[in-house]
Amino acid sequence: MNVLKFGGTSIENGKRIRNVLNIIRDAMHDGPVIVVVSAIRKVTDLLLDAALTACRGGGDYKEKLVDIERLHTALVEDLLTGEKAEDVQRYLCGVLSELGDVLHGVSLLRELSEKSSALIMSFGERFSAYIISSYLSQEGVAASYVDARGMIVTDTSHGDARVDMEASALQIRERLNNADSIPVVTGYIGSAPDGTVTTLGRGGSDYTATIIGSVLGAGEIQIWTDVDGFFSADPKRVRDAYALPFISYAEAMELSHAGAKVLHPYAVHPAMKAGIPITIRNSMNPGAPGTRIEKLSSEEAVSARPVTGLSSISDIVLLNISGSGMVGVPGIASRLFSCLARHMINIIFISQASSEQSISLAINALQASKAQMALDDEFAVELGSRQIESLTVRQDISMIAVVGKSMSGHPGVSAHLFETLGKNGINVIAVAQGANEMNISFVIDSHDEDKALNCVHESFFLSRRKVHVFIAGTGTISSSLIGQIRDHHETLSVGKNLDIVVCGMANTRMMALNNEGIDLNDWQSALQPREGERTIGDYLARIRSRNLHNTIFVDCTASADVAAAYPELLRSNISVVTANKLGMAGSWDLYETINDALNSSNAKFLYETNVGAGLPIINTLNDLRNSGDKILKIEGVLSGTLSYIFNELRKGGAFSRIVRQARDAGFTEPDPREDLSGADFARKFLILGRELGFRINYEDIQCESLVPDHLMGQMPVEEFLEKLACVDEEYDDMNRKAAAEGMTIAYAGEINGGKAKISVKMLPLSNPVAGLNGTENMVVFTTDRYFDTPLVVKGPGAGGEVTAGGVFADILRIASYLV
Ligand SMILES: NC(=O)C1=CN([C@@H]2O[C@H](COP(=O)(O)OP(=O)(O)OC[C@H]3O[C@@H](n4cnc5c(N)ncnc54)[C@H](O)[C@@H]3O)[C@@H](O)[C@H]2O)C=CC1
Ligand SMILES: N[C@@H](CC=O)C(=O)O
Ligand code: NA
Repeated sequence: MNVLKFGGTSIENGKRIRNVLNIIRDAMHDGPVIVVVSAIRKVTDLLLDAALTACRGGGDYKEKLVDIERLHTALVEDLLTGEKAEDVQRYLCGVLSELGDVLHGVSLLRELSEKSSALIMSFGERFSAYIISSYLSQEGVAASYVDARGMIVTDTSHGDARVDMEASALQIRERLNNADSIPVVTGYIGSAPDGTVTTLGRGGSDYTATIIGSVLGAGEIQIWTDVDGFFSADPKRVRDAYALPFISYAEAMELSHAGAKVLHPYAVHPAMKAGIPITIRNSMNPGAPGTRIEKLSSEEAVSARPVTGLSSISDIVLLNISGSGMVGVPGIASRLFSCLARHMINIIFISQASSEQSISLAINALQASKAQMALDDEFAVELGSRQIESLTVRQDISMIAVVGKSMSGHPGVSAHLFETLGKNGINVIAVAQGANEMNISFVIDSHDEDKALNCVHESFFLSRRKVHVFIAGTGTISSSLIGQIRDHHETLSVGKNLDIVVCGMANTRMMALNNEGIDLNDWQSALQPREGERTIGDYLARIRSRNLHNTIFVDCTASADVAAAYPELLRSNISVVTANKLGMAGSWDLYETINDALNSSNAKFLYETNVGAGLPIINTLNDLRNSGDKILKIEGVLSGTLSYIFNELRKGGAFSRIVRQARDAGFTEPDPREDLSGADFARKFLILGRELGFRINYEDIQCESLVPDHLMGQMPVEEFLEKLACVDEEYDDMNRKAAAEGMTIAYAGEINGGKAKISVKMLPLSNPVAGLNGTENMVVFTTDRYFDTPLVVKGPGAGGEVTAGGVFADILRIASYLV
């Protein structure tokens, strides 16, 4: 025999009830069937609403009553014909008038006790079970209506009653053993020994099903619902959550107690005691295997991942009672718990540190003020004498439970959990782990709940690890970067289980945002004109409000405003990768603020492409310094544009035309005067000088400008490039003269003892700089270890692809730290 329980959504309308008939027919092939049903979807809420409306007095509740009547009558009309239809209509009529009488009574008294509330709520299951049993019979499946008030015996806590298993078992056996038709039982309801109606708490029909199944020794208890099974996390919050094929009773119990709404928390216990498997099935997708909840062999448990699933409870508050006077005083905890129990306040979470100075408890937010008042009263004396210093309630709190049978005896699980939360800047307020080691619960601000669920879900390999990338700038470097991420996405996904999700892009006019990822094959069309403020502040506010885990901001602009936002980003625990030099080469103040923010945050900040584009220059310098080498001198060429110009001049050609070529190829800064004036090169030296530990500013770098004075200023780039032809002859002469002397001209510089100088130089052709090609940069490190033969890093130092490659590598470095 199997018990099949159908939830409210599975019987929501005629079509779904016909579908239920098919499921029942199929199940009948495997032996006798007992059906348990919830109320039709929305009916319980309507009943509650009617009760509350009635309690305010007057006749407004009658409208709700009409809604309830309509909803059921429509079902009868859809499903039943002839005598059956008439019979059910008669039943409905009678029972609805009984319900009307009760509501009338409530409205007269303006009083809604738990007892009358339970009675009112019981009508939902009575309607649905009656309609469904009649429909089954009409379709040739012999069925009979069974009112559980005659079977499930409970105590007198009417709204959330405890079941008397022994008394109920007797009744269940008597009523259901050897039934010659399929019993269709009302879920959720029972009755107290005095005959009053009780309910088993919201979602209690699951419990009815497992009680009946366990008493009668069912082969299986099937919970038919509207999802594919017990998920690894709430799929509404964690998009990648999936239906677990099987979990142990204990895990299901922990997860449903901690908020997983798929199964009533009490429902597992009877099945577990009787050793009967519970399966969670989707009535809308009966082909899906669902989740099997059963006793797992220790082998299965060991081979499984340490974490099976997560769940969370949002609407809670944290009560904290603390005081040095509590230390070593027996009885405080006992009084605390007894007081809450007396006031029927359920404790969801408990944590006390061994110093005994404070106890934290999480309870339902609705009970917060009741708890506060009760405890203020209970501990009035201790509060007065300051033995207890404070009794506080912290609002807007969520509890997350990380559950897994295999966590027990598996070291490192909690370390990994808290590391993941820490890297994402999620503050853990309190923690509890029971000695069964299969549930670690922690309390955080509600604001971080989704973020925590998602990063923890990924970090325990329950889904692919994601990094959320927001890009500023959509020019040369960004375009190459987006192409590289798109082309390499699959390899990273398969090879490294890493999903780089580009969730945002913005330039000064357009913006695209999508938490699930912008389509990188067509990102240009995703960009929409920016609404509201077109500032970096607005973009950042949108990024922050998304509060996604593993977020990296990528700056591919040349904007000082964007660079000025790094400290704020880092403080919000958002990592930054930047190709923009205006942060690390900005004012000393900004430089220090960035470093301070970095030190106080768990976020990362990488800027390798600030110097020599993708070439490993900053990393090399830091490796040398961190490993104890002393850097004596840095020389070389650090402008891709200027390198390109002089390398091309050597071959012959007009200066201004070559500058234009460099710009068209994407080597120059957005404004090529930044390159020609030496400013861009100077910034790179400034960054290297600061990396070396010198407190220097831009003004400290001596640098020769190649821009004629009269062409500096606000002139548009195009006009500047046209007017630049005025220097063509001068460079042509200079170049010819140098060649005649077996020399070449180049733009190079050196940093020596905190002093940096960059200028046009005449160099012999034998000088390595004379051998550079294209945009090649060259950096020569003379150090204690690399003294006789200096260390040289050389290669293309500008251009979309190489720079984007460097930015991408920095993103991946941060990703490997984060995930
Ligand atoms: N081109 C190269 O070879 C290299 C460039 N870089 C750096 O990369 C950065 C970008 O260079 P490119 O892509 O060549 O420049 P680009 O001019 O092609 O692109 C700059 C982008 O930034 C956007 N932008 C400017 N201000 C903004 C703001 N406040 N908010 C949002 N977007 C803004 C622009 O609309 C444009 O889309 C620069 O800082 C440059 O120094 C670094 C290494 C090499
Ligand atoms: N415009 C820069 C690009 C790299 O930083 C250069 O020419 O070097
Ligand atoms: Na670099």
